[in-house]
Amino acid sequence: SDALDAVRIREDFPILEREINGNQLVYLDNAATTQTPEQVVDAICDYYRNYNANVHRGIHQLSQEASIAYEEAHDKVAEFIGASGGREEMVFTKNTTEGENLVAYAWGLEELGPGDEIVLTEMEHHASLVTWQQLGKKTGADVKYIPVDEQGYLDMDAAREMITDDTKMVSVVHVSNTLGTTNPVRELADIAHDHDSYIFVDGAQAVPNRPVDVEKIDADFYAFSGHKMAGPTGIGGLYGKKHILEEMDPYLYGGDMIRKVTYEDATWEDLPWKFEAGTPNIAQGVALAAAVDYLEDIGMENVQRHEEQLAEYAYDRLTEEDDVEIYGPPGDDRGGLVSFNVESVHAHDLSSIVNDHAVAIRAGDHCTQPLHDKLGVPASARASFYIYNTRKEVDKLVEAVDAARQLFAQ
Ligand SMILES: Cc1ncc(COP(=O)(O)O)c(CN[C@@H]2CONC2=O)c1O
Repeated sequence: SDALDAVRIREDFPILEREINGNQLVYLDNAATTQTPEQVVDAICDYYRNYNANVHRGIHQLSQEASIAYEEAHDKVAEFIGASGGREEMVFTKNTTEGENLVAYAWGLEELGPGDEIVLTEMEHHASLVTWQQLGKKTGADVKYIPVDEQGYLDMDAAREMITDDTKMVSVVHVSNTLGTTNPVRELADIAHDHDSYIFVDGAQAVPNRPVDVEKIDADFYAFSGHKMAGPTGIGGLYGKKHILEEMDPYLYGGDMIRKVTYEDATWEDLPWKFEAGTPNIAQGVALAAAVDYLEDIGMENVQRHEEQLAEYAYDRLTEEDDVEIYGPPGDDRGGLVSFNVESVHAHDLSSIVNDHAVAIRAGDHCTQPLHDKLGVPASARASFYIYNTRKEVDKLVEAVDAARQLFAQ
């Protein structure tokens, strides 16, 4: 695309040269996890080879180096998403799921009770939906779902009605991993704040794929995963407004998160360490900072434009046939993914046959089972794009889908 040079970028991802069933891999499952550039792999190896040590400022040189690298990674990631409080507003987690659970347990369990409301949307990923649904059961708080319309957009009139003075938490996905819908998160934050509710934004499909500024969104919490943004697995970020994180007690106890411990009680470390108990994923944290460097070098506006152009192209090509149903907004108003079904071909069969053609897509419910129930389909196939994908690869997808169609049409 004119946004970035995917062919040059591919040189940083040797894995994309792999052959599958005699054909070159076409990797289109980026919403599940992205591939990892050499620069990020090098950062992990560099840590283990040259300054592997436990963090939090041991006296010796290696620990100093590891501590500084790990701490500064927090600052870099915070800056990447516009958190002006730096590391104090950036808790490193395992993934988005842990971020949701951290807030549900460290804040929700303490603050919510009968009569309180948690407002979600019908398109939430299970990381948000199940977490807050179960928290409602534990605390007696009611859980409500903002409806999604035929085109995959949130019903904002319903949102304005459903968020009330009893609402204490609104948890909403920024970009849907099934529909590709971009939700009006700033508007939802304003509505939540008008009712003195917090808002938690699930940014797993946004931070990797577009510029994100948590302060412009005015999110109280914002979670994302490293493995979806060219980083390693086992690392993610939970942004929280400093004054909120300061008021919250931790929910995981142990080393590194304490300041003073006696047999009677304990006091807590400063932010963000209060929420990072035990030895963290140090190499992954340092590598996440390397992934941020890698993406910033490309430019997040360019990443977004490239992905959205590919998604629109895939939308247009797939709908050349009238037996394809695509879920979510029109091709020119969606994030970098397309979930679809081909009549008479079950999504699992489709993904298995396109795999025979070395095309990697996902089939299933994409951890949004209630949404699939609402769509009236047991599963969907999903192609999702990233910085190294090309229009030629979309053509390969379409050819493979057609092969599946031929096979089942007989
Ligand atoms: C919108 C959204 N929220 C939360 C998560 C959970 O992320 P972690 O697994 O890193 O905690 C995902 C992962 N996406 C899923 C994972 O595989 N396919 C998907 O679409 C997601 O897409």
